[in-house]
Parts: sequence; structure tokens; C-alpha cells
Amino acid sequence: MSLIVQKFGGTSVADTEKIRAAARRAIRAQKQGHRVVMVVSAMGKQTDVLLKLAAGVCERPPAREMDMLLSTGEQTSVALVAMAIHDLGSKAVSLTGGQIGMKTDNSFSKARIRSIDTRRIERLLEEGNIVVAAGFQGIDDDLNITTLGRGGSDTTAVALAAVLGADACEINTDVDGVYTTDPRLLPEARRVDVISYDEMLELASLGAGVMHSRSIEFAKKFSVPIHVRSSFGDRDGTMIVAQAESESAAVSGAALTKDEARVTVLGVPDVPGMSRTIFNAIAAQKIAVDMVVQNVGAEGKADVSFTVAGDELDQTLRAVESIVDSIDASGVTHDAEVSKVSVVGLGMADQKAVAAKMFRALADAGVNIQMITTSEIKISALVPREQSAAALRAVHEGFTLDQRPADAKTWKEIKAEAAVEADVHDVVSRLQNDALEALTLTDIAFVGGQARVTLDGVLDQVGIAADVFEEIGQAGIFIDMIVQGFDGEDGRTSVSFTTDEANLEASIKVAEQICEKHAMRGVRGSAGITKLSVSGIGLRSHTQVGTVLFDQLAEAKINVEMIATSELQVNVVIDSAQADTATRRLKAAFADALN
Ligand SMILES: Nc1ncnc2c1ncn2[C@@H]1O[C@H](COP(=O)(O)OP(=O)(O)O)[C@@H](O)[C@H]1O
Ligand SMILES: N[C@@H](CC(=O)OP(=O)(O)O)C(=O)O
Repeated sequence: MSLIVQKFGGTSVADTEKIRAAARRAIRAQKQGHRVVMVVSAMGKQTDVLLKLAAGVCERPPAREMDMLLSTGEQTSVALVAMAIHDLGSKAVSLTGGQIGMKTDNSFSKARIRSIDTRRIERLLEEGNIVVAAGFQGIDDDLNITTLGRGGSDTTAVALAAVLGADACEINTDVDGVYTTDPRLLPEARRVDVISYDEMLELASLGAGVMHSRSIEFAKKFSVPIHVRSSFGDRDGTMIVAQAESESAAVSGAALTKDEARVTVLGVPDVPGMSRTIFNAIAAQKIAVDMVVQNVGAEGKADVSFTVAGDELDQTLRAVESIVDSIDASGVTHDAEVSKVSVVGLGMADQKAVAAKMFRALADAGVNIQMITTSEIKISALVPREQSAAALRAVHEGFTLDQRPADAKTWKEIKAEAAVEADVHDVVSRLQNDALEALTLTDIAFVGGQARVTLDGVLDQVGIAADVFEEIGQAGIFIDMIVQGFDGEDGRTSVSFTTDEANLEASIKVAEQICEKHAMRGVRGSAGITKLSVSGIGLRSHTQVGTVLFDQLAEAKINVEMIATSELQVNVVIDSAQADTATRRLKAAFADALN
């Protein structure tokens, strides 16, 4: 008999009527012949209500007690859903995280799943029950209640679907699928039939709240197809699978992280080990850092800028300020009023001029770009928060995301073409280990023969990035990484990009023309650099990846010249002479995580 996992988010169990509707949906599936496991979140905004309650009694509540409190939201809703099922004449049993055998580590509020013992669920299903499992929670080795982080019920659902070998994992929510961007922010957003794990992973971590990004890490690792659909209708929604909807589209979605904050550490001595000290201090707080840009200025001093989630700014500043003196930096600045707008697409790597198109769309909408970072399948720009809505609309329009690409395929078509199914034995053996959410790396490799070009003293004005990259594109120069950093001192920024060594001369020539036209300070370029990449799943959320990487490079006295991070890859640019040593060291340091 087939088994389906049906997750109902807070909005889908927000009141008694909705709870009864969710119960009816599960009963219907059971009557159609499926065994049904429901995963349920706290009712409506109950988790926020509990957070406020805690804030009323304690300024900084202990994390353990916070998890104890927050888990009650789900405990209430599972009991109510099970009661509603009984009332409708079917059998159901509600279970907490501990009762479903969801073992996690002990990082309260961000716990990671270690293992799930499915025996009890299987027995209850055998007896004809609908199992109603609490999302978002687990227990650690000492039987403390833990939670998986905001939005974590999606991860519970996908993890259960994986370990139970479910035929389907349905995410029932208040939208009828995944859209090209949040439809609440942009009504013209388009629902897609299919989106790839990689794209969804990036979009989710960039602010597409429809899915918890860790649930997609899980789904990718264990090949769980996810069906995102509306709780309130019967139409098919969006399938999240390995394949993308279109092969030709460079960009398939856009996302906005509204509450970002920028932090800049000024005047950092440009010697190996400084980034390590800064980022270790932050990683120790389990804070994920994004958009890291290092500008090497005059006198061998660098300004290191990065962004963090707005609600983690205070904690980040405390961590950074505690080490500023020890690294001899001159100070720390921050901006709490910024937002990050990003575009994501698997087709991006093969297409020139995607970045220029994004920057032009922003320039035409009068949006000033403060920082830029790129990775293989995403481009992010930091913009003033008051311009964030305009920025999202501009990029969505710029890439005509409201229109279905001509070669877009439906899930049926993709499924029919998919030649090989996942290797079942491989998946089962991985599900047997006791570190289900452990870091998984697929490769550590480098590409040599690269060059870097930097334009210094770029005026912080609308349209400059668009001009720069359009002109470089017109000169036929293929570029890889782009970073634009915030220059704390004089309101100027510097823009760097990497390209093949063969393009260095041509790139400098074009850059010099641009420099003159826009009254910039100057152009620098150097060959002999290498891009070193660590690839895997969920690299940003496993904050130790950055720590280990910086540790290893610093110990070998290797200077990191540029950094680009995504969920799928961490890339650093280093001197080619050190590429072999760096790769060897990283392979040894990450041996346990490498597949
Ligand atoms: N790309 C996107 N596609 C669909 N919905 C999105 C996207 N980005 C953000 N969202 C938002 O996610 C919401 C659903 O997530 P959430 O409110 O957490 O639901 P639930 O309570 O079911 O977990 C939608 O109402 C929508 O506004
Ligand atoms: N209740 C938790 C977990 C969760 O996943 O909720 P939802 O499915 O409503 O996003 C939260 O609000 O974070």
C-alpha cells in the first residue's frame, strides 16, 4: 500500500475550520488507499505569539527553555488535528517529535536531525491510524526537546518521507505552488510546474519562505520528490525534483531578503589569517554569513564586508567587536537598512551578460547597488531597503519571469524522459547512518589560469555596475565571479571580476576606458590566480565549512583574494602557486564529509 506524507503549515491549521479541512484531506487520502502520515505546524502565528510571551519575561531566554516553549505550539495542533479526525469517524494518533523518534543534536533552536526511528509510526499505520506528527521538533540524547529552526516543519516532513520511503511528500500550504517570486510581494509572479532542488535551495535560503531550505537539502540528498500545493484546492501544484523546468532560461526565480544588515570591518591588515579570525568569531555563534567581499585598498589594508540576517546583527556586532583589536583592524561600521535582491537559475552559468542584464534592470528603476556577489547559479545585489520592492519588480520584469519559457516542460514530460531512477540501494544505505543532516561534500577542485581585474574608487551611483558589465560583455569577454564591495571610508566602492588569463589584457583595456569615463581611481589586474571550489549540499547552513576552510588556508599562509558562497559551492580565489597545497589540505580536512 502506498504511503504519503502530507505536511500542513501554520496557515493551513490556523483555526478550527481549517483543522477540520486538513483532517478531511488526510481521511480522503486514506480512503483512496494510501497510508497517511501528517506533519503539522503550530496554528497560524502561534510560534510568534510564544516568542513574544518569552520576550515579556526574559530579555535573553535560555535556548533550551525557548525550545521547550516553542514546541508546545505543534503539540497543541497535532492533538487538535487527531481529535478532528476522530470526530470525522477515522482513527488517528498524534505524536510529538520525541515520540516519532526524531533524534537531533543539541543545538537548541537550530538542531539538526541525526536519526529517526520509524518503528512506532509503522506500527500505528499498520493498525489503520492516520499518524499526526508534530513538525519542527525533536529530542537530543538527554531527552531535551529541541527545535529545527523557523519553518522547520518542512524539514520534518521531507525527512519522514525519506526514512519511511514514502511515495509522495506533499507540502500543503496557502499558495498553490512555487512561484517565480513571492506572489504576496509581486502579483505578476508566475507559478512554475517544476523547479530543481538546486534552484529551490538557493531561493529558499534567499528568502522564498514557501520552503525551509534545509528540507530541500534533505530532499536532494535522498532524492525525495516534493509536491507543493494548496491546502484549499485539488489542483496540482509544483514539483521540486532534480530537473529544471526549462533548459533555455538563464533565470528561473527571484527572491528578496528584506531584513539584511551589512557589516564592514575597516582597515584589516591584508595578511593570511585575518578573515579566519573574523569569520570564526561569527561562526562560533552559528550565524550564517552571506555576501562576503574583501576590498584590498592602499597600504595593504583591506575592508571586509559581509551581510547577515537583520535579526542577527546585534549578535554579529558583538562577536566582531570582540576581535577587532586582536587583528589590528581600525573599526567596524554597519547598515541595518538594506535588503538583498537575488536572481537564481541553473542556466546562468552558460550564459553571458546575465549579470549586466540584472544591473541594467536595477539601474533603469533608479536602484543603487551597494554590494554585489555572484556564484554559479545566483547573483545577489544589496540595495537600500526603501528601494527593495522596486528592485524585486525590476529584476522580475527584466528577466520576463512572468512569462513561461517556450521550452518549459511539465512534470509529466520530465518524468517520462527521466532515464534513471535514483539508486535505491545507495539512498537506503545513506539513510541508515545516524547523521542524516551531516555535511555532504561532492568535490574539492580548482580551476587555474584565471585573472582578476579590479576597478578602484568606483562612484557609488546608480547605473555604474550596469555600464561596466555591459561594456565588458560587448567586448566579448566572458567573466566568472563578480564582487562589488562597500568601501567604508569615502562612499566609493570597488568592483572586481575574474576571467580567463587569456582575457586579461583585453579586460584591462576595457576597464581603463570605463575608468576614465566614470572618473574612477584606477584599474589593477593580475594573472596567475586559481579558483578553488568546495562543492556539496547546504554549505552555507553548515557554518563550519567556512571555518575549516579559512583555518586550513591560514595555517598554510595562503591569502584569500576573493570569496563567493552559495548553498552548493564555496569558492575562493588564491594564488595559483598555492593551489595544490590548498586542495590537498582541504581534501584531508574534509575527508569525512567527502562522498
Ligand atoms: N517563490 C515563492 N513561491 C510561493 N510562495 C512564496 C514564494 N516566496 C515566498 N512565498 C510565500 O510563502 C508563503 C507560504 O509559506 P508559509 O506562510 O510559511 O506557509 P505555511 O504556513 O504553510 O508553512 C506564501 O504565502 C508566499 O507568500
Ligand atoms: N511553527 C514553526 C515551524 C513551521 O514550520 O511553521 P510553518 O510550517 O507555518 O512555516 C514556525 O513557525 O517556524
